[in-house]
Amino acid sequence: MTLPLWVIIPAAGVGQRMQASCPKQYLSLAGHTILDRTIDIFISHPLVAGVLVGISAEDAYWSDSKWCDHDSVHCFVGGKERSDTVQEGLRYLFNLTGIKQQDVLVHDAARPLLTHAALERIIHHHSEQGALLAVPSKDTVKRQQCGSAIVETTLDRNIIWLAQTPQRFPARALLDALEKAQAQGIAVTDECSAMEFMGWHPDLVVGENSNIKITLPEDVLIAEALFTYLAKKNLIKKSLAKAKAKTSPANPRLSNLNSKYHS
Ligand SMILES: Nc1ccn([C@@H]2O[C@H](COP(=O)(O)OP(=O)(O)OP(=O)(O)O)[C@@H](O)[C@H]2O)c(=O)n1
Ligand SMILES: C[C@](O)(CO)[C@H](O)COP(=O)(O)O
Repeated sequence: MTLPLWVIIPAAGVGQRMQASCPKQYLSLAGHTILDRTIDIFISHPLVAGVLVGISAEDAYWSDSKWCDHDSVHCFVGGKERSDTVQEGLRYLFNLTGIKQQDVLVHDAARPLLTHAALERIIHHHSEQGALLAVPSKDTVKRQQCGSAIVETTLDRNIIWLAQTPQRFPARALLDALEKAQAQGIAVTDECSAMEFMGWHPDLVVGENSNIKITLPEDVLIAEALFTYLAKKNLIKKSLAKAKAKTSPANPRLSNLNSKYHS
C-alpha cells in the first residue's frame, strides 16, 4: 500500500544563471508562475499529503502565489544552498507532523513540466534505499582532463543517467545524510548524492526528457514549447486546479490527514 507522501519543493534559489529581474521560479510559464505550476502538479494528487515550499528570507513574491493560502501548502524559509533548504523543509515537516520514518518527495520548483505519468512512477516505486527519476544520456559524454578543457576519455553512455527530481527517500535518513555530508564539507547538489555518501544505492526510475530544470534564459522558451506539446497530448494539465482558502480543505483525504497531524 502506498501511504500519502509529503512533498518538499525547494524554491529559495536566486536563479543566478537565468539573469532575470526576479528569481526564475516567479517567471511566467503559459500564464502562471513556474512555481505555481510546479505546486499544481502535486496539490490535487490523492497520494500527496501536503506540500512544503521553501522560499528565500528575502522573497517578495510568494504572497502573490495562487497557493499561498491553501490548506495543504505550507511555506518555510530556506537556506543558502539547495541542500540547506531541503534540510529546513525536513525539520519543518517533523515539527508539523511528527512524521520521521515515512518517505518524502523532493522536487525542484524549477521543474514545472513533470508529467502525471512520471509522478505516478515515483509515487508507486517502493525501495528501501530510495529512488529518483533520471534519464539515460542521449549524448556522447566526455570527461575532461583535470584542470583543462582537454578530453581525457569518453564515458560509456550506456551506464550514464542524468538525475532529475522528484527524488524519494525516508525523511529521517535523508536529513541525517544531508547533515553529515555538510558537516564533512561534501557539497551535494541533490538528495541522492547525500544518500550515496552514506553508502546507499538508490533506484533509478525512468523519468522523461521533457522534465527539464529551467536554468538558463533559453530554457524558458524551450519550456513554453514543451508545455504546449505536453498539454496538447494531455500529459500535463493546462489549467491550474482551483485554489481553496485555508478554511476549506482541497479534499477530504487531506483534511483528515491534516487534522490527524495537528491534533
Ligand atoms: N539556496 C537554494 C538554492 C536553490 N534552491 C532551489 O533548488 C532548485 C534547483 O536549483 P537551481 O536550479 O540551481 O536554482 P537556483 O539556485 O535558483 O539557480 P542558480 O544556481 O542559477 O542561481 C530551484 O528550484 C531553486 O529555487 C533552493 O531552494 N535554495
Ligand atoms: C536536483 C537536480 O535538479 C538534479 O538534476 C540538480 O542536481 C540541482 O542542481 P543545481 O546545481 O541546483 O542546478
